[in-house]
Parts: sequence; C-alpha cells; structure tokens
Amino acid sequence: MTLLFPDDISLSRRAATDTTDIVHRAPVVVNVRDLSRTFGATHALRKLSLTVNQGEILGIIGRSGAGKSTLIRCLNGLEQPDEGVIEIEGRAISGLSEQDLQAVRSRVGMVFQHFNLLSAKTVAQNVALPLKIAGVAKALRQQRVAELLQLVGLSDKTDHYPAALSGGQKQRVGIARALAGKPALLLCDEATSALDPETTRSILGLLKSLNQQLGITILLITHEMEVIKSVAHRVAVIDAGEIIESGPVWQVFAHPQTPLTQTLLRGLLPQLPENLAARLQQQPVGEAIYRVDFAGEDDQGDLLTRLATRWPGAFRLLQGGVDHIQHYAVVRFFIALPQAQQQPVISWLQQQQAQVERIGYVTGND
Ligand SMILES: Nc1ncnc2c1ncn2[C@@H]1O[C@H](COP(=O)(O)OP(=O)(O)OP(=O)(O)O)[C@@H](O)[C@H]1O
Repeated sequence: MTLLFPDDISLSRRAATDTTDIVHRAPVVVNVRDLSRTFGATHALRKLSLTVNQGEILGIIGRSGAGKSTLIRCLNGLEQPDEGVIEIEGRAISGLSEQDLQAVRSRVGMVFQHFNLLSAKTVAQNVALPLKIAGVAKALRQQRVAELLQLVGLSDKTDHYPAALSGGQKQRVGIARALAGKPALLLCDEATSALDPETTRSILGLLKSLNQQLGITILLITHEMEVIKSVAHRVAVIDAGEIIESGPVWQVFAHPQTPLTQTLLRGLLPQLPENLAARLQQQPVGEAIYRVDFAGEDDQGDLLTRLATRWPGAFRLLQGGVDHIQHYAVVRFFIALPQAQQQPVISWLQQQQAQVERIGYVTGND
C-alpha cells in the first residue's frame, strides 16, 4: 500500500531499528519543562519535566490520581498549566491564539480509553471527521480514509456503525481517526484499559507497527506495567505530579529504583514464594536467601544455566526466570545457599555483573 506519511520514510527506518540510542539522537517532539498545575490544595503536577524524541514510544505510568490525565490534558491544550513550558516540535503552546493553538493541536493525535466515536456516524465518517473540519476536499478525504482503514485493518468495516464493532475494532477506528491529520505525536490515554488481554495485545501490536512503519512518536499513559513492557522504548514513573524514575524500559525493569516502581512491577517480576517469605528471618542461621538481578545482552540470558554448570549442587533455586525486553535479557531469581557456598557463589555472580542481595535466612525445608 501507499505509505501514509511518505516524507517519513527515513524516520521509519530509524524507528524500525528499535534502539534507544538512535531514538535519543532524534529531534525532540515534546519538551515539557517545570510544569505545575494545582486544583485548590491538590498539586496535580509539580514542576514536571520530560522530553519525547522523534520515533520514540514513551510510556508514562502511575497510580490513580498521580497526575497522568492532567499531563495529557496540558499536552493537548485542554488544560492550562499554572507554570512551566510545553513545546511541541519546538513551538511553545502557551499564550497562543486559538487559531495558532489549533495548528499545534493538529500535530497531536489523541487516542482515548473509551474511543469517543460518534455513534450516529459510520466508521468512515468518524475517521473522516478531522479531515472534514480541516477543510480537506471530499475526494482526498475518501482516499485518506481508505488508506487509514487499511492501515488499521478495517477496510471491510467502512460503512458499519460503531455499535456493530467490538471494543478492539472501535479502538482501531479511534487510532485511524487520530492519524488522519498526519500528526507528529500520538497521545494515548489508557488506550487499552477498556479492552480484554487479547484485544489489548492486538492494539499494542498495531501501535508498535505504526511506530515502526511510520516512525510516529507515541506518548502513552497507562497504569499497566505490562503495556509499557510490550511497546515502550522508555518509561517515566509519575507519582504525586512528579516524575520519580525514568529510563529505558529494560533498565527500569531490571533495576527499579523506587518502592513505587517495585510495587508496579510486582506482578511481572518473579517474587519469593509467599510461604518462604513468611519464614524469612534476619538471624544468620540455616540457609541464606539471595535475590539475584541481572540485565545483559540477549545471549547472556542463560545466567542461571551458567550458574548451575559452574556450581552444580551448590544452591537451591527457589523461584525465577528470564524476560527479553528491547534486545536485553532481564533475569531475576531467588536462591538458597548453605553457609559454606555463600562466598564463592556470590563472588562468581558478582563477577558476571549480577546484582545480588541477601534478603534473609531460613531454617528447615521449605
Ligand atoms: N478538574 C479538577 N478539579 C479538581 N481536582 C482535580 C481536577 N483534575 C484532577 N484533579 C486532581 O488532581 C490529581 C491528579 O489527577 P489526574 O486525573 O491527573 O490523575 P491520573 O493519574 O490521571 O488518575 P487516574 O489514573 O485515576 O485517571 C488528583 O488528585 C485529582 O483528584
């Protein structure tokens, strides 16, 4: 099919390589500096700063009330910050006339949690709406709508009404509509939160392929770490209106720094079995329990196998596994070591660049 954004071919190749390093060198699409917004005594945003580079997928994660929606509303111009600067493609959006603000807004496509489709309009009419508002001629509009629906895999639903679509199909229409104005940035506000896991995977797959094929920059807001892991290059964790941690997704998964990030990751990283955790004590008796965290190139994901080969029978594996994120292997496991084996095994693991933490001791069998 025809490329929807023919000017972006070089960018598409760049994004397709999927490396954080290349994305880092790309131009900045979103630049937010010291953004603050209060509602009465509530500080929804506190001096929040972030950048999103061209071709990047930045995931912003936080608990309910952390300030995610306020941030997104400031980015699309629906909310005025009290202080701070927002630049989209180098253009500050504060103090603009309504006409100039419209021009900047047209560079930003918005994907909503509940799709926000017009029920009395067909799929094609919903997608065409922003083009109609922008005054695009009918013939061109029809051509673009056909391209967009093909892109999101809904060419056969052109004349259907939203009520006849599944949740995933409705979100595909929402994405096609968001792309209609050839935006530089796609803002996704909990775009998969209303969908079941399988549909979520297919929508995330679509967003990823739009990023890779078209080089489109995406800022997505979610409360689900799984979403971040599947599609984002970089993640920023927001809490009480501040970014408390950020970095490449693999790095944050491998070594989460803040208790909140650790909590958000709890369901995705192996944890010590509950019965064992309940028996942990701090007096050095019995076996020592260690948590081992490691991140390395994909082919270093066999750390556990190498450990077992180098130290056969020296430890008991309690829980653990390997995940592959952005071409990195992220390994976490828990082992029990008797007194005599602790020093040599731990030294060996540290030589492999693993982070090792003794979390307590247990006596007797688990
Ligand atoms: N219009 C408003 N009036 C008063 N308080 C508001 C308003 N909008 C947001 N807040 C408050 O600001 C804080 C941040 O809200 P926000 O909606 O940005 O959080 P969120 O991270 O998007 O939460 P959720 O995931 O539940 O949507 C909350 O304490 C919220 O109650």
